[in-house]
Amino acid sequence: MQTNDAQDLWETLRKGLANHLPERTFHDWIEPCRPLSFDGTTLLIQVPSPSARIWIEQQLAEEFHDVLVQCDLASLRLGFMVAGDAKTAPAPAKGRPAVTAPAETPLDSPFPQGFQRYTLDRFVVGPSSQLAFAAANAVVENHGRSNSTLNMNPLFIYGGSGLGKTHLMIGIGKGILAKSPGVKVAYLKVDNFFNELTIAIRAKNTEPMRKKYQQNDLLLLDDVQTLGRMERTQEEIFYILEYLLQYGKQIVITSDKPPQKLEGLHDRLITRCKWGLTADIQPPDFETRVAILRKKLEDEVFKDLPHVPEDVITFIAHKAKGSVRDLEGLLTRVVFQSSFLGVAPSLDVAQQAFMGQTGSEATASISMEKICRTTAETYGISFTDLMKKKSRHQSILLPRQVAMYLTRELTAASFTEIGRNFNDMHHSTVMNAIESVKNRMQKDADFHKLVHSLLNSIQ
Ligand SMILES: Nc1ncnc2c1ncn2[C@@H]1O[C@H](COP(=O)(O)OP(=O)(O)OP(=O)(O)O)[C@@H](O)[C@H]1O
Repeated sequence: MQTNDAQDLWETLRKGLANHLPERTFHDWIEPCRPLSFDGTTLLIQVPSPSARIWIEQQLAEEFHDVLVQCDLASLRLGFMVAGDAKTAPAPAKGRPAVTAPAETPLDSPFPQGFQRYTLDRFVVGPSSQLAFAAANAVVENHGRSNSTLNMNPLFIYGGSGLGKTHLMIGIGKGILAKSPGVKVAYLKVDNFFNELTIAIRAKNTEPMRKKYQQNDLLLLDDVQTLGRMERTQEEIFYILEYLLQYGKQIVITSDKPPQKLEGLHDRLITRCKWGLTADIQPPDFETRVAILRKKLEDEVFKDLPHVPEDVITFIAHKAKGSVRDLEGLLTRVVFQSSFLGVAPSLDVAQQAFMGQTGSEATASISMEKICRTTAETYGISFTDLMKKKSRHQSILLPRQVAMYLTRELTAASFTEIGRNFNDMHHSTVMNAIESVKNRMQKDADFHKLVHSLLNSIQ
């Protein structure tokens, strides 16, 4: 294919990422990337260094996926190549592959390509995830059997953010597809469904979309907690679930809360969610965290990097006690930092990564609360009004928009997470708020100065 294709695709992706990522993340990681080639399937992107490749592949996979879906490029595969290797590649050399191999994901795979590692055999099971893991395996095992005694439809998995719900869900999909390759599977994130539906509603044509999802044998519905305020989306999802359940098709749902605690959901939808089996996942204990880190280090991207010693693994497992995403994030930072500094991973490097001596780590430790309190103080309003008051008055609206912008700049929080923090605001409202701050900053020098001084004072 022509270089132009690669450039056009990259331009589309770049624009999407610019809207989706915090400005600083975009500037640090995306700006230095260059499109290399497009072979009709894979867009090959050059990254400036091995450490950048680690970061992009490990920390930004979900963001790339969301943008691909939003840009209607869900089937596009991405490969990342380190700058110096460009003369000898694209064919991966023996030993360390210079290009991310998307080979594990077949072209017509229903799963996002960033989720290659999400298989049941790569899920490390501990006491806190035993039930959910057993249920996931049982769903795979019993799929297609008519004589199953236990009703596991839908399987509803809930638990805090980053604890492995999506991993298990995709693992179920892959397990069922491995057993019965002809099965039709759809993976659906509620936010993406909302966007797709909005376009369909604008075109006054929602029927094809409903049909598209009703024809599946397995529906994986991710993050239903965001459904609360989406009246029309709820309605569409209800009809799809109802139809699939009626025809005995398997549904797997994930959420950060159990069905009965899902706010804003219609009773009939809650009832459907509770119909089958509900299983929770809690944060892993220390031994499981160590096992997860060891498993993670088996990933392709870590294979030819210097060995991470046992004391470093133990250190990370002690420090990152909450979500597995944070645990993996700290490991990535340690490996990234070692690679960046050209030294082997050690306790010193781990300590540095943890203490936040790099820009990205320092920002990660800033809490949303601190950002919001400082913003409220600067604007002379109360913290509670900033967070909760349902007011469209400029005196509340503007500081709130600024706080959202700062949160996006200074933390790794997604639009959805930011919205949750502000009285469960919808992610599209958050996106608009941030956009409006950016626009105003461009036009109004004083406002630009104020936001920047806030940014500096919080860091
Ligand atoms: N028990 C586990 N074993 C191995 N990897 C895990 C485990 N739990 C989580 N992970 C990894 O942690 C990361 C986050 O997991 P995942 O995206 O599934 O979380 P989640 O619960 O769906 O989060 P969210 O609610 O924010 O969407 C993934 O890289 C996943 O592979």
